[in-house]
Amino acid sequence: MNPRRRLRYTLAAAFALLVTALGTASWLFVDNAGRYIGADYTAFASNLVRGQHETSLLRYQTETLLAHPRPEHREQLLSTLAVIRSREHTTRHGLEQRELDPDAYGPVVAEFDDVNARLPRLESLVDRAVDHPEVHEELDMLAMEVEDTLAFIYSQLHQINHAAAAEQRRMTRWLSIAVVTLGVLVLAIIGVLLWTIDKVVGQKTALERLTVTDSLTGLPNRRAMVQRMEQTLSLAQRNGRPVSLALIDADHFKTINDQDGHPVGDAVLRALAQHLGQQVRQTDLLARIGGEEFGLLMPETDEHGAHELCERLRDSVESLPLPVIRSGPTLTVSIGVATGHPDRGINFNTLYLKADQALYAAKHAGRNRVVSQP
Ligand SMILES: Nc1nc2c(ncn2[C@@H]2O[C@H](COP(=O)(O)OP(=O)(O)OP(=O)(O)O)[C@@H](O)[C@H]2O)c(=O)[nH]1
Repeated sequence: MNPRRRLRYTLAAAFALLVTALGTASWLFVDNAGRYIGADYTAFASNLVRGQHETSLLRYQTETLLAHPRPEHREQLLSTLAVIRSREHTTRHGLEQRELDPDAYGPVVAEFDDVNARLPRLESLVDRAVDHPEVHEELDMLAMEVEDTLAFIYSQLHQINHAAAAEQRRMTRWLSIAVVTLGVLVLAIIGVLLWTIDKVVGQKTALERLTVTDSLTGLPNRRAMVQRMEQTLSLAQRNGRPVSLALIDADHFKTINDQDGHPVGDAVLRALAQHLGQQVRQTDLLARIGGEEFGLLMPETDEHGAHELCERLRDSVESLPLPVIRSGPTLTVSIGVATGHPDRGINFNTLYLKADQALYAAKHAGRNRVVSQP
């Protein structure tokens, strides 16, 4: 897999992971936020309902005690009064905890002070009600006043609690929308960033490719061949196998340019590059190293093998149909070959120099031939 594709897959995987993580987090938030806040207000509402129930109990147990002034009825009523006291405490605490607006509930809660002021007298009347029927009328009146006040308090608090819960739900909805929008924004930004990184890396890779590619023929250029040569030579040193280098030069190319024009010369170079590329092995490296000169690097190839391959190339170029050339019957190439052996020490400069000398010899001997240097 090429590095760009690997990076692209890595970025795509990271992006998918981010999308999943943010999506899950947003979903969990939206799902839970409303539920938790709702549960808080529900708990307080149930406290208020219990307060209302105790208020009704106060009326009922007062009537029972007045109708049947027995000790067990007195005890029941006294215990309800104790619960009413503690409920008042719990309710005040609940209001403070939920940070409700004191302006809204303050006047209502002030009524609790009124109830508190009356409770000691009410308890004392209840205490005496079994043995002293003369207190019944006062007890009845006072219990009714306390009950009315408590009923008013709890009904008002219910309304305040309900309004606050509705407000809280509205806020939660907005908050959820804000979080989801933020998540989408973050994802969009990350997406754009990843896309930009991918583009930049793509351009960098294309640029790197350009620096090692010949623009006319699309073959690797001289720089690419030098890089590959170094790797090939060190590999040859390690595995003890020979390596050959051929320099392939078009004959009388100037004539083609002069007679048919530069564009035709370009077309011939492209056709020659394509043809040579089709003839060489996968493991060989064919590069355009100069104007009308090509280099062929042949790893693990001795003199004999290299000469044979180059002879085949020369022969095939001679019979290559090139209808674009009007200046001469055919295009031919001269080839200089040099082979390096690890036991004799291989070095790029000497190998190149030998191949160049062989090419010179081929040209000198009349062109359209292969000359090898051991
Ligand atoms: N069309 C075209 N011509 C090129 C290119 N690069 C180099 N040339 C030409 O190739 C020709 C090379 O000429 P010479 O070095 O005299 O070599 P030659 O004419 O092939 O002669 P021998 O190599 O001695 O057989 C010159 O005319 C260059 O202008 C190119 O990219 N396109």
